Amino acid sequence: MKQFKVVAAIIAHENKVLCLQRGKNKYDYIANKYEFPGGKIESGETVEEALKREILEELQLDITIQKPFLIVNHNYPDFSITLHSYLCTTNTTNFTLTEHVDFKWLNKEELAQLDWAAADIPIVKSLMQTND
Ligand SMILES: Nc1nc2c([nH]c(=O)n2[C@@H]2O[C@H](COP(=O)(O)OP(=O)(O)OP(=O)(O)O)[C@@H](O)[C@H]2O)c(=O)[nH]1
Repeated sequence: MKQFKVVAAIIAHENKVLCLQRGKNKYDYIANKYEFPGGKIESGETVEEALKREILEELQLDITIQKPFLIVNHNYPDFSITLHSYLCTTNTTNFTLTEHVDFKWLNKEELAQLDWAAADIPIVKSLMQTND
């Protein structure tokens, strides 16, 4: 089975976290799910470089990476991912959605309301339990 190394940015601003919704997808278990912005690490890139690049591509937004959060291994029916999540901040909430269909800024307590990609659920649960 294909195995991807994926980065995801948990972008916080004024106590809210940025959640993005994917649109159509060939896999129905991915289509329309919420996720954190990010994507596959390309060969030769560090995790941090991949994260910065993906957020510029997807949101045209410059972020500051604060620290690593959770690493999740998840097996989807057709591929597996290792999802490296990082806590990040931004100075501005001005961004452009280039690939996603919707976004929400939610308080940690509200995160469970969304229909998350399965790999993100441990991250969401962990975020809801942290105080900082
Ligand atoms: N970006 C991102 N991808 C996630 C998350 N959770 C999760 O399961 N994924 C999955 O990880 C994979 C990331 O691939 P991607 O399609 O975003 O990567 P990419 O931008 O490099 O795309 P490409 O392969 O079309 O070039 C997708 O299958 C996506 O569904 C998440 O929180 N953020």
